[in-house]
Amino acid sequence: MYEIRTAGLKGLGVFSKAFLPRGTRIFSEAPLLAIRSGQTAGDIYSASRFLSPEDKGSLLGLSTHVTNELKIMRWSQAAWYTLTNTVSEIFGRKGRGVIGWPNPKEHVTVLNIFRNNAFNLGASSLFQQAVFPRISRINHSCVPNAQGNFHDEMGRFNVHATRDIEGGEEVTLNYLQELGTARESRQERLWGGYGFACECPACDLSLERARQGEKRRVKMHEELAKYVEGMASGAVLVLEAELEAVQRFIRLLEGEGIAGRELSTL
Ligand SMILES: C[S@@+](CC[C@H](N)C(=O)[O-])C[C@H]1O[C@@H](n2cnc3c(N)ncnc32)[C@H](O)[C@@H]1O
Repeated sequence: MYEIRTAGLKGLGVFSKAFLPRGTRIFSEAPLLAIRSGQTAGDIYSASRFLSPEDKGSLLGLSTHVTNELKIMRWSQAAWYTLTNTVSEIFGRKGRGVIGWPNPKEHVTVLNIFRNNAFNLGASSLFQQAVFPRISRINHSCVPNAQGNFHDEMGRFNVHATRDIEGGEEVTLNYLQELGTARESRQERLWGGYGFACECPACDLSLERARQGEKRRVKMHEELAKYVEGMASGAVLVLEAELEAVQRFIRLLEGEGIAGRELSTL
């Protein structure tokens, strides 16, 4: 159904091998490594120490891209973890030899990989964030053609095509929490969180489609802001105005070819 191969400057990516009609379930994978809400960087490394050699190999094979600031922060997290855990292991609270001593270099690598590849699974999911062996190869687009949903009962992340995908087309997901925000804010968050400058069809301003889409997004956000400000200042809620705002948002997403959870919620 798909293959994982090079996607130019993006590194590896997932490409369809044949036409995939909208609604096709492309992936269904259990997490390789996951954290629940409230867990910390130390928990990510702790969990990785219990992985089987095969899963550890899979994890360490995922991509990593990191800025200097993040590197320094992660080295200090790893140093603190090593210090505290080595002391507790020496005093026998944890079985030495079962998982080996903490290794700060590997700790930093695991954190870099986790942060670069983890997907947010949503506030109501069993897990807050998780990395997957193959789904973590899917690159970002601000106008994605697929969407992932974590199914708590299955314990799996299912990725479905949200529109028809042509054979040879790259499968993409939205890494951001919302859709439809302005380019500048999307770029800022993708750069800050993942360290890349997005050049998807909605971000590449050399394309007429991107310029037009951006104009519509900015206009819609100005109108939404006005509407929300009005509500905050105690203006009487005008249901027609609210309906109109929601319909505009729906038209914007549909115009961009975006479908999925957000659209159905609207
Ligand atoms: C979850 S991984 C995706 C798979 C990755 N390309 C690989 O080689 O394994 C996330 C990383 O892929 C790259 N990436 C994803 N989407 C991208 C995009 N639209 N433009 C540039 N790089 C992107 C960035 O380096 C990002 O940190």
